[in-house]
Amino acid sequence: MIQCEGLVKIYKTDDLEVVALQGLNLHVREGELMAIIGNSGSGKSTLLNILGGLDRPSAGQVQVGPWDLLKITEDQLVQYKRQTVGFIWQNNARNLLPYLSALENVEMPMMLSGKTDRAYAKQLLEWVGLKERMHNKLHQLSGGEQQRVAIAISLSNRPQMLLADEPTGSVDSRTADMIMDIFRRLNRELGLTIVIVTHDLSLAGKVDRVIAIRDGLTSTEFIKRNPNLDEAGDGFAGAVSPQEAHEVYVVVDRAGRLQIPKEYLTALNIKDKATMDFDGERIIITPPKSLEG
Ligand SMILES: Nc1ncnc2c1ncn2[C@@H]1O[C@H](COP(=O)(O)OP(=O)(O)OP(=O)(O)O)[C@@H](O)[C@H]1O
Repeated sequence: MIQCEGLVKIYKTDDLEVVALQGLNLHVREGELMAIIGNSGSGKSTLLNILGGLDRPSAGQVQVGPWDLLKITEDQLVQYKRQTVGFIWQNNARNLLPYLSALENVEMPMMLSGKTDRAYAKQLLEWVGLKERMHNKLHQLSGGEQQRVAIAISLSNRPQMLLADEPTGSVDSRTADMIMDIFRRLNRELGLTIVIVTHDLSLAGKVDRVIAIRDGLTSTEFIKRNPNLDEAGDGFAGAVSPQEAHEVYVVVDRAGRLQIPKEYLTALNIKDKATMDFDGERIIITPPKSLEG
């Protein structure tokens, strides 16, 4: 569904260039439920905005389904945003209209693309557990309920892929669990591809695969040890870290490059050079012998 190769994003301001993504590789299969984690400033939102067609990449390759997001025209981009992706933000005020009811909010994007389908709008609100509240105005709903309306809205044009930027960032843990359950159901029952960006490690423990981004590059990958164990009550749905729930891999790109965690480098006092040895089974990285104290 998503193929990024050597993706680069440079933000240029008057006298400054910020390289937010520096040759990032990412592959997401159709129907996958996965998360991207990383510290503040690592490039997560930049990546999601590019995948959502809200921002243009500077270089590299990025393909989503049949769309090449580097070559896509402005007209095609409008179509892409309407038909292929659904977007959920932490701050859902961006896509909610407070003076309309939940149902009218879900119908709004349908109206804009000329295909209002009230029955489907109601079904979406039922899926997110708001059947009884669909005629309430937005201001009569709690923050968590509004976030669930935002999920229904993101699905109103039947996208193939859902992109969620810190979807549980401003709700309590009970609502966060509910939102993750909704995502899992949508993923399983509709086969929707879902990419969640978060810095919340416990949330990352509830998806099949987690990719860690560091300094604009994919650095580590966590793959769930047993994909069937994803229901509440089995230990995975609790506050487990991705390290406990997943196998951890370091990402090696096509050119053989990998990122070494900063704490390892600090512990060994490795700065800009290291020695690498191969003993037939393992690759061993040590500080350069001539520089050792
Ligand atoms: N519009 C912009 N203009 C200039 N620099 C930007 C712009 N947007 C992001 N950046 C810079 O790009 C880098 C990556 O930012 P990004 O928002 O993608 O990180 P993030 O991982 O999503 O962080 P957070 O978790 O805090 O949202 C940061 O150094 C940021 O300052």
